[in-house]
Amino acid sequence: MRLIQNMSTIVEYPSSECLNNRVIKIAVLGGSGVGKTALVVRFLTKRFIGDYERNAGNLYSREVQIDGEQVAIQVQDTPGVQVNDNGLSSEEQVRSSIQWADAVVMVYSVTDGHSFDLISQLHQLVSQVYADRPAPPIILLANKADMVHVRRVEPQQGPALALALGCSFYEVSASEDYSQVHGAFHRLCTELAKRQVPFSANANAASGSNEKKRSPLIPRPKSPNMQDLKRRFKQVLSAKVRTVTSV
Ligand SMILES: Nc1nc2c(ncn2[C@@H]2O[C@H](COP(=O)(O)OP(=O)(O)OP(=O)(O)O)[C@@H](O)[C@H]2O)c(=O)[nH]1
Repeated sequence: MRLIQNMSTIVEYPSSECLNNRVIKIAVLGGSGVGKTALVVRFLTKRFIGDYERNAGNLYSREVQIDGEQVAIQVQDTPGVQVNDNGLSSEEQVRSSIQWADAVVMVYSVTDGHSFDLISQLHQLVSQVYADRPAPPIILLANKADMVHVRRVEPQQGPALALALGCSFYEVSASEDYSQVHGAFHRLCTELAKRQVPFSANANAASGSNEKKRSPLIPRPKSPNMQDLKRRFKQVLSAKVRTVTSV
């Protein structure tokens, strides 16, 4: 879902000064209405804002502190997936987000059995995308833990599925508990920050691309040529002086 509030007020784009300019990229996948946007916004801003529009795929950027260092992270909030006659809705968009990401967060709602069933299919999609190279770290989040009265997925089902899929599991509530949400994302970021070679570099290698492996470093913008600027400034000044003296 897209945040109704103007995102520019809460999203901070990373400066070029953080953790050797390394950017950690996380894709968040799951069924519709499971709380993907709420979780991402909660993690990035500490705030829970209950009112969202449907998400068509927003990218959120921010710097976070990992082990005392500034790390730039980008989180791709993918559209809510549904199963239809042709397979999964928005499959191509979700697939390219998985391809882009260094890590994947899969989300279901404990109030929605269908969103839980969807997780295995989403995991299959990740496995397909990473069929010929190491898969990125994946965590499974069971959201809306506060809604005990309408719970449809039993507490033991989530950990069992995570074990079967080989990923970490966290039961969280975006609305009630910031520390759980922060803990889950933060641990994932810590793991990623420790890695020397980003998965995006693996992606280039696996695609057989001759292109040089993508560096984890983002090139700094070139500073303007000061000599050239000074020369042009002098030219303008001397033209002005000529104009004044000729009046
Ligand atoms: N009670 C409760 N409500 C939540 C929680 N997380 C999200 N919600 C609510 O669930 C609804 C859907 O949340 P979103 O974050 O928009 O879900 P989404 O997965 O991004 O939805 P799509 O854009 O349709 O894919 C909103 O009304 C949220 O306020 C939670 O932990 N507890």
